Amino acid sequence: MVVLSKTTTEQYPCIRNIKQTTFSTEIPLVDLSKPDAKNLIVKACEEFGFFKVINHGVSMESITLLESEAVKFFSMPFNQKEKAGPANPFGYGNKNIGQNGDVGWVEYLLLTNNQDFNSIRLSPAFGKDSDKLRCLLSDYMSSVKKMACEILELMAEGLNIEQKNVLSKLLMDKDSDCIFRVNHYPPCPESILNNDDDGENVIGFGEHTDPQIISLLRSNNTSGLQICLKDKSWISVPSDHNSFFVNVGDSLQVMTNGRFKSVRHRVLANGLKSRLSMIYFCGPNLSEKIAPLPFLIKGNESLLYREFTWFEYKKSAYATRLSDNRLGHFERIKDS
Ligand SMILES: C=C1C[C@]23C[C@@]1(O)CC[C@H]2[C@@]12CC[C@H](O)[C@@](C)(C(=O)O1)[C@H]2[C@@H]3C(=O)O
Ligand SMILES: O=C(O)CCC(=O)C(=O)O
Ligand SMILES: [Fe+2]
Repeated sequence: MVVLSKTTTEQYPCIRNIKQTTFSTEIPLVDLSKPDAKNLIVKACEEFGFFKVINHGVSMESITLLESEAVKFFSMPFNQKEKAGPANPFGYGNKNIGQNGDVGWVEYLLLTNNQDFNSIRLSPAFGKDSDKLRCLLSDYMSSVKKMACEILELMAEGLNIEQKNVLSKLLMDKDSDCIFRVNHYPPCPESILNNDDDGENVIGFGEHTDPQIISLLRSNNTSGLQICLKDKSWISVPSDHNSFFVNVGDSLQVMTNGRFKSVRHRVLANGLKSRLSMIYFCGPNLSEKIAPLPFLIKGNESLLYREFTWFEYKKSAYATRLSDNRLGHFERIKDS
C-alpha cells in the first residue's frame, strides 16, 4: 500500500476526538487451564461479547513463523502482492473491504480452510515459498481450531448444556466454513498529524460485528482494536501478542437467543507503527441450521430469531455494508 499524501488519506473514513477513548483494564481474562474458565467465559460473553485468552495451547513457534511470513508478504512491492488478488472471495485485498463500498486503511489476505485452494491463490505471489506457507498455515489453523473447540465446549458446560459438544461439533464438521484473515495496517501519516484531542483518526477497519459463531484474533504489539460496550461507549483493547482475543459473532447471539451479544468492534490506524493481526472466523457448514438452542430457552421466554441456514445468513450478510445490523432481517416479529 503506497498511499501517503493528504489527498489520498482523505478518501478514508475518519473519527473525531478519538484520543479521549481510554485504554481499558476491564477486558475479561480467561485462563483456559483454570477450573473457573467455563464460568468466566459465559460471564464475559454476556457482559462484553469479548474476552482475552491465555494458556491457549497454540505454540509461540507456529505463531511467530506464520507472522514473519505475513510480514514478508506485505513488504513485497504492490505489483507482486496484487498477483494474489483480488480478495473475491479469497486472496489479497487492499483498501476495499467486502464488495459494497467499504474502505479502510488496511491491506489483507483472506483465506479459506481449504489449503489446496490457498496454495493455488498464493503461489503466483509467493513462488516456490508457497508450499512452506501452506504447511505453516495448516499448522496454525488446526491449532487455533482446536482452541476454538475447547472454548466452545467450556462455553456449553458453563451454560449447563448437557451435550458438551453442541457448539464445537459445528466446527468439527469436515465442511465447516471457517475463514482465515491476515490484516496489515501500515502506519498512517494522517493519524500522527492529528495527534490531539480535536484531531481525527483514520479508520483501519470500520465498526462491525462478525457474522460467524466466534472469531479468534491475535495481533502484534500494536494497538488499534476497539470494542463497543453495552452503554455504546468505545474502549481500546491493549495489545498483547502472547494472547488471543475472542469475539462473539452474530450466529452465537442467535443460538443463545440474545443472551450473548455479538461484539461491535473496529480498528483505528496507528500513526507510527504497523499493526498485523490474524483472525480465524469459525463458521459452520453452509447447510447448518442456526436457531436459538431449545435447552437455553426458559419457560415462556420468546424466541427472538427465526431459523435460517448459515448459507442464507452469509449471503444476506455479504450483501450489507460493514456497519449494518445484519441480524435485523432474521428477528421474529413480536406478537402484540
Ligand atoms: C462489508 C463486508 C465485509 C465482510 C462482508 C461484508 O459485506 C459484511 C461482513 C464483513 C465481514 C466481517 C468479518 C470478517 O472480516 C469477514 C471476512 C466476514 O465474514 O464478514 C468480513 C467480510 C469480508 O471482508 O468480505
Ligand atoms: O484486524 C483486527 O484487529 C480486527 C479486524 C476485524 O475485526 C476483522 O477482520 O473482522
Ligand atoms: Fe471483525
